[in-house]
Amino acid sequence: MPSLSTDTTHTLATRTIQVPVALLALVSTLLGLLFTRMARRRFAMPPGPKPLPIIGNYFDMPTHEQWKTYKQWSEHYDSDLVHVNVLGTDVIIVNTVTAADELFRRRSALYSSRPKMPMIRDLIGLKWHLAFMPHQETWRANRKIVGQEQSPQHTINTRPQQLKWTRTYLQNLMNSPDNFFEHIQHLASAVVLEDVYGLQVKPSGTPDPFIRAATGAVEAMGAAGIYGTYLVDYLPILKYVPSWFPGAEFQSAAKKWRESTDVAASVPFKLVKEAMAEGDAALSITSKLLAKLSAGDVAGETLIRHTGATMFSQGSAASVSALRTFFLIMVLHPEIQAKAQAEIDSIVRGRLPTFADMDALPYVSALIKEVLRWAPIVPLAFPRQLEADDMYDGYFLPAGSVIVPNTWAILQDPTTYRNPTVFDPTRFLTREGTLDPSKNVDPAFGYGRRVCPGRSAAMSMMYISIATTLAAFNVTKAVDEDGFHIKPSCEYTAGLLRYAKPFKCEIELRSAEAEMMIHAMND
Ligand code: HEM
Repeated sequence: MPSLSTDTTHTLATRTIQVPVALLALVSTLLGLLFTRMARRRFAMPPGPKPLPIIGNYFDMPTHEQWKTYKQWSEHYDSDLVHVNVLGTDVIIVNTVTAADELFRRRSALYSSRPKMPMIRDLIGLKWHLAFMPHQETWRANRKIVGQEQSPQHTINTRPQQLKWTRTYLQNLMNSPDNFFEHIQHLASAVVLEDVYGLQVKPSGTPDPFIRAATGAVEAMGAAGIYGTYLVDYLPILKYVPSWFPGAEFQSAAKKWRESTDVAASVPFKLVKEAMAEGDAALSITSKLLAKLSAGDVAGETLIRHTGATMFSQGSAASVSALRTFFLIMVLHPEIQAKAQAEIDSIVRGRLPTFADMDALPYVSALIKEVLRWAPIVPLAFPRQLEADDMYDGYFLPAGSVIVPNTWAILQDPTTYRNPTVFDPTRFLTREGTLDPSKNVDPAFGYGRRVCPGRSAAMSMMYISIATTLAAFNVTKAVDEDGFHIKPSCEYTAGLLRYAKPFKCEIELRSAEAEMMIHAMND
């Protein structure tokens, strides 16, 4: 009789072990399903519009400014959480700060993952972006690097770069004020491209391949980042449908965006590597991290490439939205602009504000917080996926549910923010005019383990650009050919990241001295 080789013995033994393991897995899966069914029957899910058979609430789902409908549902059902089921996927919307704090912070082990989202991850190719990674080892490794490289200390270390690019931005505003949207984008991308890769953007108004790639990646995130915008999120099988198939236009859209995301993920990184090989790479986050790698560490290189692309694309995005809103508010509320300028003029004379003045300008800081509250850049924070069955306030929340944080509803809650639709920086101040430590705008940056790691860099850039703009310029309504003032439409783009749509305004130097102060900045 042929003897069994060690390998075969091992295989047989493994199989013998695997049979009970498989049975155990099957039984526990069935028990899990049974429990879920029983729990669904025993405990109600959070309230929400009545679903139809099979398609569930597909036709109830809003497609524009979803956050407003979700808030109305939350008020209508008098519930922090609202539940809908779309084509078999449970979606739970979190509408209050109490629920957000409980679920995302206290129960962060269960609520920190992301749903699969095949449109954004597989078709557009943003798998490398930290924000769309599930709560697993790869996310931890990426998050550690981004957290380290965007720390408050790193932000302080890079202040000279922020000042340098702010001066360029102010000069751009002076030279071609009508192109202020371009100058804002140029500022955000220039700072982050130099910080992450040591590369320089082209002058504002000149086509720049890096800005184009970063804005393309951000556009893709904006368009596909809200869960369920594309049907393929609910029915992942659709990702295999070819682009010529009727109704599969999403494939062509994804292909177009993929070009930008691929460039953002690879080209600047490649340039740094080439420059390092030639010995003339500028100091940057990427060159510093690559220099520490041992030769042949492919996984380490991928990690550096992905985190760099995440910081570059994300860093080029959000503060742009905040700055657009800032200009819009200055046009709409001259009295708020005058108050902020009066504060700056009382503290800073004969020069523009610097980082050292920040604590002495509480009204300016409050104004920035109010910009983030009044027009949240991410009104529905990036979606989460619940990792195990859970209960909240007597409601059953099944594992696998997509959890949507409604930040807009939270920042518009009148119990936290009185008269929430009114733009009022003083809500963040004490009676004495100092910043009130009990009032914050933290939800604007997300929640728990997935909270925005770039918030210190973002706050720093917003402060220096807004304080210096206010010190040097007056922003007023544009005037049409007949001499009438033009009121901006106050329209915003739809999507995960929200931007004020283009509008006209007058941006003029406050005095001849302001021009000299811009040229003298950080000399
Ligand atoms: C005003 C500016 C900014 C705002 C309002 C903002 C807001 C947010 C929000 C709401 C999230 C989702 C958090 C969640 O899932 O709970 C987020 C995630 C993220 N932000 Fe920001 N952000 C800003 C600037 C930046 C900057 C400058 C960077 C540069 C590195 C950055 C990098 C990221 C990353 C990498 C994530 C994903 C984190 C993760 O999933 O673990 N953000 N941000």
